[in-house]
Amino acid sequence: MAHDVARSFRGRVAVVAADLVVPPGSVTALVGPNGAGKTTLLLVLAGLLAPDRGSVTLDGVDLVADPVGARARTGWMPDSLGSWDSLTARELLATMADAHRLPRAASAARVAELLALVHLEDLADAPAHVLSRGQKQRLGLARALVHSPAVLLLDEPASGLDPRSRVELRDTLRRLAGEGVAVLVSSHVLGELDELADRAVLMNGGRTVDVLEDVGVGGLGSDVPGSRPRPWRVRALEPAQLLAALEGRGLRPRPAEGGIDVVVPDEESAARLLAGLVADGVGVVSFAPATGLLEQAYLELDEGSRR
Ligand SMILES: Nc1ncnc2c1ncn2[C@@H]1O[C@H](COP(=O)(O)OP(=O)(O)OP(=O)(O)O)[C@@H](O)[C@H]1O
Repeated sequence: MAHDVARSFRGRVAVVAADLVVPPGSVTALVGPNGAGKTTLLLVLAGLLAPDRGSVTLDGVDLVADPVGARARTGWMPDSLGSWDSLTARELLATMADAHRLPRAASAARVAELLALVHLEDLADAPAHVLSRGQKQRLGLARALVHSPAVLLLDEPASGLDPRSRVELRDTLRRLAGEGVAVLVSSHVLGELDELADRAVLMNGGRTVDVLEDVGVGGLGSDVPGSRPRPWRVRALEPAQLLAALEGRGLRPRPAEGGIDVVVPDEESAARLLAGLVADGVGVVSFAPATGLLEQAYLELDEGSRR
């Protein structure tokens, strides 16, 4: 979808080398610390910011060669609705439908369908400025979907949403992916990405630095339980004894809130470690994964970028 994309702002590098593929039928998460270049890359993909270098293809259409065709295939949900406040939700969606040249008859039905999808029927005829932040986010999603795009780009879509709306957003995006849409979503809410994304592209310092494949719906790695290294948090009656036992096994324990963290390659190793600690007489009182895998990958990125 994007190859070797770069973009600077008056000499300030925002994206320096971004390569990204978002397969149709999948939800790909774009993850990285503040300032990593996620929004800039999304704006380039959405055709709203010209790259200094590189190529972008959306649903098989080259963005430079055919910008109109590429944009017609792409839905864009920015992190805020923007200055559409004087229109009602219904008018805003109808305006978008006109912009995408939907026939009048189809347009009214599509608008009604989208208002139902994002549960804004009751507020459909109120000016958008009376909507709460979460309601505006939902309207932003509806706006991105007006023309049934093959590619959907979302910048921090869950921000401002209450827990129920987040679950609905997740279900909607999963359903769209199930229908074959290529979904790319940036977010800091890593716990939710775990449940939403099939794969994750990690971004740091303007570069796409890693791709985690097959992260699985319903929890990162749920398709391949425990097959990745991750930190486990161990708590024992006598922390000094635990620390010595972990170091004695050649591990690199790190004191953490409520216990000691140690990175273990997979769940089998974790089970062996627990059995070994108990056999050694360490009074283990809790032993569990310390963070989600995506969160762990993110924290490693962030740590790297601060060094
Ligand atoms: N219009 C602009 N003018 C100047 N610098 C910009 C502009 N847009 C982005 N930048 C800079 O480019 C870098 C990447 O910004 P970007 O917003 O793409 O990051 P991000 O990963 O989306 O961050 P966040 O998670 O905080 O939203 C930052 O250093 C930012 O200051």
